Amino acid sequence: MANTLLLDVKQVSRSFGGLKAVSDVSIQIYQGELIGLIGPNGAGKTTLFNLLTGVYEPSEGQILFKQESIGGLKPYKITQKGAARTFQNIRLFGNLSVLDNVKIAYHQRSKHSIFASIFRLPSHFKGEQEMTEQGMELLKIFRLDHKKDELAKNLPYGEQRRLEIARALATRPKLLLLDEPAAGMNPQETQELMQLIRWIRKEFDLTILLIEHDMSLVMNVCDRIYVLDQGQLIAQGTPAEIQLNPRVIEAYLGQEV
Ligand SMILES: Nc1ncnc2c1ncn2[C@@H]1O[C@H](COP(=O)(O)OP(=O)(O)OP(=O)(O)O)[C@@H](O)[C@H]1O
Repeated sequence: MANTLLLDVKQVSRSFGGLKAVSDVSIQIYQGELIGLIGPNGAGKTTLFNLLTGVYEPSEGQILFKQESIGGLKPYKITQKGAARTFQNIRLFGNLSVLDNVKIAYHQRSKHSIFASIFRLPSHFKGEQEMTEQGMELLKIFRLDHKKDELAKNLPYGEQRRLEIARALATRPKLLLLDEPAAGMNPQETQELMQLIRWIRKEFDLTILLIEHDMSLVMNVCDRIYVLDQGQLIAQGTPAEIQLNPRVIEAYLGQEV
């Protein structure tokens, strides 16, 4: 299992004006791995996520997902191909219910026809019912089922973060990209989130790439870690190797590793 290359980022760069936010970065992620992406503020982590999910097009280099080039494809195309993400700044539909937030994600990937929806054909209702059932299953996993009718914006912060992950999972990804999933959580919530991430990885047969500033989370859950600094990849290795890497320590000097 660990030998199938799922994501192959080949010498990818992205410039904004004169600034190389991501510079000649190569990353290989194998199926089933849980990989951390760390680096000081402004290192280029979110830009790399944006390149992987079609928000930006690479200026140079190639991104292969399941051996297919995805660099520059529209975000919804990349979602359909099996890569889903969460955002550093939560992006839920605040005025929709918790359940509808998840159901919308099913719509994104479902092939069930707009024609059937408009004319309210039986297949439309069957599709709706299925989405409700599957959505509730996901909400149960994330312990949000009892809040299904609440507006997303009224959930406490930690629950909004969990709902974002549930919504990403509803698109049935192979690759899940999590941008600071523990941001703003207290230590207990972070601990629970760690266990949940480990569990969904197994249960949904996921490969996960995770940006996170909480080093205890990164060091505890990740198989391997990539470190960016000023757009460049400065280190990669196991958590133990990364913690001892002089270049990483230098990049974080003055910050807690
Ligand atoms: N759309 C853009 N236009 C211009 N500059 C950008 C844009 N997006 C990112 N940058 C710049 O690229 C660099 C990398 O930013 P990025 O947000 O990817 O870093 P990061 O590692 O995610 O940082 P943080 O940990 O603070 O979120 C920064 O200098 C940022 O200002």
